[in-house]
Amino acid sequence: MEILKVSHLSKTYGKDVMYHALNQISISVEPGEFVGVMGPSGSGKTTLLNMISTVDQPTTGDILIHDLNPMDLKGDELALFRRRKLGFVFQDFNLLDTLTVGENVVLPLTLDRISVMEQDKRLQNIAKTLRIEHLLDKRTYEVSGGEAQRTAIARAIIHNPSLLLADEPTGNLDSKAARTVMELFEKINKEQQLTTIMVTHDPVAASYCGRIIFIKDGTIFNEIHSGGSKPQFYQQIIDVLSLLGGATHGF
Ligand SMILES: Nc1ncnc2c1ncn2[C@@H]1O[C@H](COP(=O)(O)OP(=O)(O)OP(=O)(O)O)[C@@H](O)[C@H]1O
Repeated sequence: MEILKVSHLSKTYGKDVMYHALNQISISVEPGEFVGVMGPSGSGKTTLLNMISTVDQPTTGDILIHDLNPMDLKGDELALFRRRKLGFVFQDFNLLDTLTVGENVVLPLTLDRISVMEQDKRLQNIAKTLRIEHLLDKRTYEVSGGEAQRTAIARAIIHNPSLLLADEPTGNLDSKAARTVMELFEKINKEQQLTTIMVTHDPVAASYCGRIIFIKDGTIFNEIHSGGSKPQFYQQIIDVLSLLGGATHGF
């Protein structure tokens, strides 16, 4: 039974001058999958993620998460659904710099009025997983990019979401920090069976996924599955990217 079902999804921006960003996209994601979304700049990746994350509305087509169409929810219900069922990781971390690392991580629990004792218990656990135990009292501007992204991942999963959505999570990181972050995404996906969907331009980051969906001009161009070997999957990804046009140029 799929956790996410996207059916014939289309998105058109604009009124007078219309731009078809997505055209009849259908995708199914099973619980526990780690799915990458790749494609040239402007192909519609972020648009797709914004529809799945309920930030924006499809023009036509449906999205079901756990058999529920979030667009059927109203106001507060939708906000609660987003806060409790989804986790988000962004390229630029989106941490609050007035708070400490630890305060950032527990923010979703604070908003849900979880007891301080429970917050602290979950914080210690998650900090260990993300290797940020030593940073909890620091301000976000006192930590490196990789540490900031690990903090953002901790915040995105501390409330045990059903679906983790990441948009270019390694985009602002050097290659070493990017690898550490991807190893942690992989570990969390495997150990907690947390279904993860990640948009990325980076073939190395993508090689950590189990499946990659390639988008071109708002439609699905190709889909590949990992056989388990990262170097082989990386090569497969490079091959599809070169078919998409321009190899790494524009990615
Ligand atoms: N709010 C908007 N209004 C009008 N057009 C938009 C809007 N948002 C995106 N677009 C257009 O839709 C297309 C798809 O954009 P999208 O951001 O989804 O692409 P992307 O694949 O994520 O690109 P990138 O890799 O550069 O981030 C682009 O041509 C973009 O200009």
